[in-house]
Order: sequence, then C-alpha cells, then structure tokens
Amino acid sequence: MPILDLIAEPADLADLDHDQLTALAAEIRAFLVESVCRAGGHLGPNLGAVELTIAIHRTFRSPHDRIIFDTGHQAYTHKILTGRRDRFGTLRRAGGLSGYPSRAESPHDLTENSHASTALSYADGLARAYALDGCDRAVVAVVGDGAVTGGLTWEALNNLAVSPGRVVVVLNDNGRSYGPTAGGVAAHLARLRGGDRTLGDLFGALGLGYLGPVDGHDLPALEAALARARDSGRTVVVHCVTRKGLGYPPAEADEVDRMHTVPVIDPETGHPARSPGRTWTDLFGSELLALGGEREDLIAVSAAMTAPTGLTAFGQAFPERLVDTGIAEQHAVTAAAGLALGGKHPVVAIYATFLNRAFDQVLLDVALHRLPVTFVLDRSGITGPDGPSHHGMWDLAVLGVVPGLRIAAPRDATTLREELREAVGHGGPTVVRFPKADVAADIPPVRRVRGLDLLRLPSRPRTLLVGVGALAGTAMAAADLLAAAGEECTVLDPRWVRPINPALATLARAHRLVVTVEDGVRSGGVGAAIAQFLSDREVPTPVRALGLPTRFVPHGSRDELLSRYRLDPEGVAAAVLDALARPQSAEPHPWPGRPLAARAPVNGSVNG
Ligand SMILES: Cc1ncc(C[n+]2csc(CCOP(=O)(O)OP(=O)(O)O)c2C)c(N)n1
Ligand SMILES: CC(=O)[C@@H](O)[C@H](O)COP(=O)(O)O
Ligand SMILES: [Mg+2]
Repeated sequence: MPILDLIAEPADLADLDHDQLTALAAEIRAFLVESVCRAGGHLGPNLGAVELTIAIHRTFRSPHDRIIFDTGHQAYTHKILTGRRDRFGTLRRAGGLSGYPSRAESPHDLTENSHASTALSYADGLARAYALDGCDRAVVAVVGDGAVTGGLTWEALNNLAVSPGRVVVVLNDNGRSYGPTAGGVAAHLARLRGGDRTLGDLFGALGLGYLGPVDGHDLPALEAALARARDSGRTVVVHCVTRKGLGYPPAEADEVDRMHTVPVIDPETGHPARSPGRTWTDLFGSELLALGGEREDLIAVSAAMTAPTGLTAFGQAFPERLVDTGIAEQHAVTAAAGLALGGKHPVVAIYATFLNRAFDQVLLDVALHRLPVTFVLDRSGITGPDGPSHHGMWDLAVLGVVPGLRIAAPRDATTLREELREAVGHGGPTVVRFPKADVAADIPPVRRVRGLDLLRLPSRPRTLLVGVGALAGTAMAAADLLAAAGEECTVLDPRWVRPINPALATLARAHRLVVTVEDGVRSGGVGAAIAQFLSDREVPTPVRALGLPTRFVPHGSRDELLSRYRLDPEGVAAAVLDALARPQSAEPHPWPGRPLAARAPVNGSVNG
C-alpha cells in the first residue's frame, strides 16, 4: 500500500519509520511530477521542498504551530500532507486548488500573498502577538534564498533580532530564484554552503541563531536541526541546502530556471504539450535587443526575472548593460533613477503586479525628478492561474495619478514596437504595459488623428468604443457584433492612455455615448479618467467605463476570467446596447421624496 494513502493529516507522519519516510518522499515526488505535468504549475520549487516540508510537519504541530511559506509557490507538499492530494487534478483551474496557500482551503494555510519576501514580516508580527499573549505556539517561516534578496526580509530580520517573539526561519537555499540568485547575500550563502565560515554568518552578526548548512534532503538531519531550533528559545535560521527540480531529470537539466513554472508538459520529455505562440514577452525582448544595438545608453533592469520578462537575449548581447537586482523591486526602481541621473535610459522590465511594491519609488524617486526611465509591465491585467496577487490589474489606476508619467498600452506587435520606441525616446518617465498572452494579428488603423488610432470609422456612429491595449481587439469584435445588430460604432485605440489625449474631447462630442474597455480595475482606471476629462471640459457625452471590479480576482484562465467580468466581445456589445437603451437626457428627474430637512451634525461616527 502506498505510504501516501496512510497520510490524511500531518499527525499521521509521526508513526512512520525512516524507510517509510524515504518511500513517502519518493511517492510525493512522483505524484508532483505526474500532477504538475498534467496541470501546469510550479514544478522545480516543489520538487526541492519535499523532505523540508515532511520534516517541518513532523517537528511542528500545524495548525496549532503556524507555518508560513514565503511566496507560497513551493507549498504543494504541504497541501498533499494536509489532506488536499485528491484535489490536485484541479490545480490552478477556476474553482480548483490554488497554486498557493489558501485560507479557504485549509486551517493549515495562513498567508496567501504570492509576492516574495513577506514571510519573515508576517512571522515577526505573529510571534510577537503570541509572546504578548503567552501562547505556546511555534512560528515557522519557510523562505527561499531568492526571497532573502528582498529588502522586506532584512527589515524583518532587523526586528526579529530584538523581538520578544521567536521564529524558526527555514532558509530553503537552492541557490536559485528563477536563474542563479544574484547579489552579495547569495554569494555569502554560497560560501556557507561550501563550508566557508571565515566571514561568519550574516544572521549571527544580527544576533540571530544560525544552524547549518543542513542537507535539505536528509530527513533525520533536518528533523534534528529543526528540533534544536524549536527548543532554542530564540529566533534561529536553519540553513537548508536543497536542489530545485530534484528527482525529475528534465527539471534538473533546465539551466534557465529548473522548471520553475511549467505549462502542461509531457512527463516523459518535459516538452510543452502545446507549442507556445508568439507572446508579448517575446516581442518585447526582440525589440529591446534591437534598440540596445542602436542606443548604448539603454540599460535593462530586472528584479530576479530576466528570463520571464524577455531580457535573456539583451543580457547575452550586452551583459554589462543588464542589471539583476534580485527580488528587490523598490531598489530596482530607485537604482534605475540613479542610472538615469547618470545619463542612462533604464528599461525596468517587471510584472505589473510586482511594481505595486515600488509605487513610492516610481512617484518620488523617478517622476518627481522627471527622469527618463521606462517601465515595461509584462503580465498586466488578468494573468490567470496565479490568482489574486498575480493579476496585474492595478497599474493603470495606481500609476495614473503619477504626475508626468506617460502610459502606453499597445494593441498589437506594430504598436508595441512603435510605443516602446516612443517611450525610450521620451525625456521623462514612461510605461508600456501588455498582458500575459499570445499577440493577436495586427489591427491597422483606418486613420491616426493626433496620436489616436481610429480602428473603425463608420458613417453615422452613435457610440465611440475606446479599446485599451490588447482589448482594442475585443472592442473591434464587439463592434462587429453590434454592426450585425444594426448598431455601428467608432472604435478607438488611444495608444498612450495617460495623460488623456485632448483630441478625445472632440471625438466624444461627435458621439452620443463613449464606452471604454480596459484590462484593469474600473475604479481610477482609464475609463474613469476619460469620464473626468470630458466632464472637466463640459463635454455632455456620457461615458460607460468597462473594466475589472475592485475585488480580488480568483485564479482561472485569462479568457475565462475576462468573460466572467464581461470583458469579452459579447459582454462589451451588451454593455453598449444597454447604455444606449437608457435615457441619455441630462434632464433632472423630479426629486422622489420630501424636501431634505437640515440634518443635525453627526457625532463623528464613521457612518457620518
Ligand atoms: C515581489 C515579487 N517579485 C517577484 C516574484 C516572482 N517570483 C516568484 S518565485 C521567484 C523566485 C523565488 O526564489 P526563492 O525564494 O529562492 O524560491 P525557490 O523558487 O528557489 O524555491 C520569483 C522571483 C514574486 N513572487 N514576488
Ligand atoms: C510565483 C511567481 O511569482 C511566479 O513564478 C509566477 O508563477 C509567475 O508565473 P508566469 O511567469 O508564468 O506568469
Ligand atoms: Mg531559491
């Protein structure tokens, strides 16, 4: 009988002997390969964390003791051991198992944010709370060597060193983020892995305990070290040396990122089941390579994601002009500001969601100084299987309030090339944003009017349909549906969506309705800005802004989620017809109730 069949919950691990535990680890590895190859997901990280997770669950009593996974992409074994093995067939599917810890799934899961370098801060606060309440509950934080390159980790360590709380820090050191982990911390960990203690250890220097390096695949050694840390009465870093992708040869052989994230793949070969199309990332990468050959001042900046953001070719051609800061977005942005102060034009390639973390740096280190920095936001809008903290749905709203920041949203390959060149040719801060998707066929403009691309220009349209970025294609498909229903629309791609192009006022005046559609939150998005822009200029044309709701969007496929929020052609067409059917008059409606009596001043209640 498979050992896995004996494990319904972590307590069931206690009775297993060494051979059974070894067999269990092998069974979990085989299960991970089979499941993740079938569904897609994080294969390399999870193959490296099997013994680590078994040892943690044998040493600590979850959920009484709390286990926090930094980033959370390496928590599949944790999910298997906490009763969710049977749900792996739904991994990262709409309504299925999340690829990260999920409080709705299990009391064993505590934090859901998949942004790196947060675990030790959560742990510091939690352990402090337990100390204040005299709770005898251990707090364990599993943090990768990549996550340790993030500044928040060091802010937490600085506090843990003097905190009344106690945390067992399980440093899962496989020497890699996607690629080899960058920076001095990584070099220090490598020295420690090699047994070189001449420089001491950083953690001891801060007054924290340090145990290791421990073989992260040797269960008895792991359990002994974890038990020592647990019983030490102080915060201890247990330095575990693991191998990302262990046990699956195609992952072990993957020099790029040890199969960090895989699509559905053939388990025999490790090759993708579907040959990938031409992605926005590919296009950006090749255009930046071309630009790099034309402009020596262009510097590519990445926060530990050179390959996934398309910078590999640029880095190979211009190694001295590629900066990998580690998982340190705030530093990456302000270092880019420094590069610009030094006469360079940095191109910061980053997933839209991760730039959230560096808003202050964009606002006050870059834009306040009007510096020529270009932010290329990949994975903007709905990304899909990585769920709420990975959708890049806030950039248009959040960055829309940054004075002097120009934002482009290309709709196809031609406009990506154009707008990227315009961005790096601009003397101030710029953004170019595009989704996690294959690039659709070009949509040539019928006419370009003062920088605005008119994609469809019928004779007597009532509606001006503004499609932002890749959703310009959706707007065109919606216009086809509407035309078939006898309702012609003008379709416009603004190209540069912030600041609002003044020519939009003239176009809006010539229509009875403006409908905008964007792959981002409605609140504060491009549609809202256009409505305010027109209102400020007393353009009476009503605006209907279509976009994402102000809520955390679950995981699922990009197309499923865009349809769920009516950001597909059918949804957009229905919204146009619905808006046209409503009375557009500005005539005031008769007041329904009795005249408003003067109200007594409220007593400061929040509902005032
Ligand atoms: C703030 C932030 N930036 C970037 C990422 C993308 N990302 C996901 S996992 C990962 C590498 C993590 O490396 P490490 O912590 O060593 O974990 P490992 O995958 O090696 O187990 C990165 C950069 C992220 N999740 N959060
Ligand atoms: C965990 C993490 O932040 C990334 O690994 C994330 O899975 C991004 O995946 P893609 O690069 O496939 O969008
Ligand atoms: Mg790592």
